[in-house]
Amino acid sequence: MFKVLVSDPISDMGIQQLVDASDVLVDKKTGLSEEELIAIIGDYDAMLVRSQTRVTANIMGAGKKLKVVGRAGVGVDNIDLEAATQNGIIVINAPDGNTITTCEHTFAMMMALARHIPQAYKKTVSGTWDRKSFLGVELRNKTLGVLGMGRIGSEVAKRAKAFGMNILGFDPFMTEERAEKLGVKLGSVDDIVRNADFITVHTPLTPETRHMIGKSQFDVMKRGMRIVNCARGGIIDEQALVEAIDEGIVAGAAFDVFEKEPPAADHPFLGHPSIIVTPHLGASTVEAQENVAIDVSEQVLHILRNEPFMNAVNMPPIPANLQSKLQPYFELGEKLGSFIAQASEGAVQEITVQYAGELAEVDTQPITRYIMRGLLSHHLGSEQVNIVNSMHLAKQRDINIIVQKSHKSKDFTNLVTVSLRTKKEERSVAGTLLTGYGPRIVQIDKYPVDVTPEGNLILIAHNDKPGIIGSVGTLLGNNNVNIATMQVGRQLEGGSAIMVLRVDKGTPKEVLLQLTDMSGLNTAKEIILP
Ligand SMILES: NC(=O)C1=CN([C@@H]2O[C@H](COP(=O)(O)OP(=O)(O)OC[C@H]3O[C@@H](n4cnc5c(N)ncnc54)[C@H](O)[C@@H]3O)[C@@H](O)[C@H]2O)C=CC1
Ligand SMILES: O=C(O)C(=O)COP(=O)(O)O
Repeated sequence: MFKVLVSDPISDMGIQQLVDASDVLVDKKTGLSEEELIAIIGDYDAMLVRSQTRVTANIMGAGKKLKVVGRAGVGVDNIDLEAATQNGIIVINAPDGNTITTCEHTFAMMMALARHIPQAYKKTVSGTWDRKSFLGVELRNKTLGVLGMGRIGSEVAKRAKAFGMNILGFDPFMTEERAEKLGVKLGSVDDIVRNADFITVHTPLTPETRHMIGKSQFDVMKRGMRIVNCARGGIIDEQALVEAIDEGIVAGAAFDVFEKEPPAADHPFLGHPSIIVTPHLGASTVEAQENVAIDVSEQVLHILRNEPFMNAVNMPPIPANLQSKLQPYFELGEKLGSFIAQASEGAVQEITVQYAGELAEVDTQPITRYIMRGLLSHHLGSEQVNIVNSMHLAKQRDINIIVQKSHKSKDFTNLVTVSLRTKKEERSVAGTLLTGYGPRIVQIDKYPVDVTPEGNLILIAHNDKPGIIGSVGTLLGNNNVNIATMQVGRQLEGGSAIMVLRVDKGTPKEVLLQLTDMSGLNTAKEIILP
């Protein structure tokens, strides 16, 4: 039974599929401190959060069973991604479910700002009928600067068009073609800052975007401009903004997010006549909350059940159209990695993965992650290594990973070759998928073979001479080790050769030693594959 902890208020309807799943137990415990979470997280396989819970390195470290942290929303700045990767915990988010809702909130804020709605409301309900103090401005014909033209920024731009605004956008990933389609003129941050009547920011908070609007930007802005932040506190320098308002540069600001949430009671925005605020409500609609909770619950279920999943934040995504093509190679890759780790001796220094054939045309990084998982699991234990941290663990250990691709594959549609260099030796294993038969090892070092990579194998290096196969069979038989299949590979008659035996159960160490002592036999290694 998988245990899932929901530690922030998340839509009940959205997590219903988790509650209904017969293999999942859901616990809702919101508002816990870091210490309280550390005390209980060891029981859980998954954790669902919004932006309140700070998922720290200490929580991840204590989450011995934790496989996934699911963020029911977009921003993952409350989750220590580095620690997640180190601990092999997958972090996923729900990137699409709250786009429209947050875009609409941005628009609500922009209009409220243009027409002083919160201030006018406050005065009216307090009994003062004041029609003079709240002269607003139209949006029509104004220039809206959009910093960050991703999902939300693009939707804001579309709606701003309908209001007759001219849009000036900046995003490092926005192409001219897409900008043209959206009716957006592309400009630099400086163009936007100098020319916009309204600015709205829709980037994540990164070292690059932190205070991307600060004193030097405010100093060159149009007098009377207005600014909105429904993305992340800290993109706009709060202190510099208050000064720019006081100097008469900025006419008003609308903020949904703060550098520190909740803001201190004496935060200069609170009660400022020209600044309107909401308490991080951008994603707070019934629809968005259901959407993000449904999306994240679905992916968490996939992860817990070891099924293909989407929206991982701490590993590169697998495009949907490639998932089914790559999927069968994950098992093959893991087996090849495990095989070569067990076959070789000495500390691993370098791994070369060669993808030949059709695979050369696609992004094979996910397969490499599985190869590394198989390879490192042998030394570090399968509990420690997974596809999230396998590359990271290799890097930590200074293992050099070289990936090579070739469109040509002589005998197979696709061939994956894993070569490993240790302090002592260089070994390689190659595998393919045979239609209707599944994974096959087709080459070990320089010897062609045909081995189904599963179960208990014995890999023997020997000299090709009469009688050796019989002697191996007799010795194993005498020790009650039953041979299921046998493969022999050699390059030249009478030269060096290998033998791969599949046996019905584990081979005792002393039997392996006796094999190694046989004349004409060089090494005998047990290899166990899942
Ligand atoms: N207030 C709220 O409740 C909510 C806030 N958000 C926040 O809104 C922001 C945007 O979300 P989405 O549009 O879904 O994300 P997104 O990932 O689709 O878009 C972000 C865009 O920012 C761009 N960007 C990154 N660095 C930049 C830079 N230096 N200058 C200009 N552009 C840059 C990226 O290229 C990307 O296109 C995020 O910070 C997210 O956390 C999202 C949902 C709700
Ligand atoms: O999705 C996001 O990035 C948000 O900021 C929404 O945060 P929330 O889930 O409302 O705490």
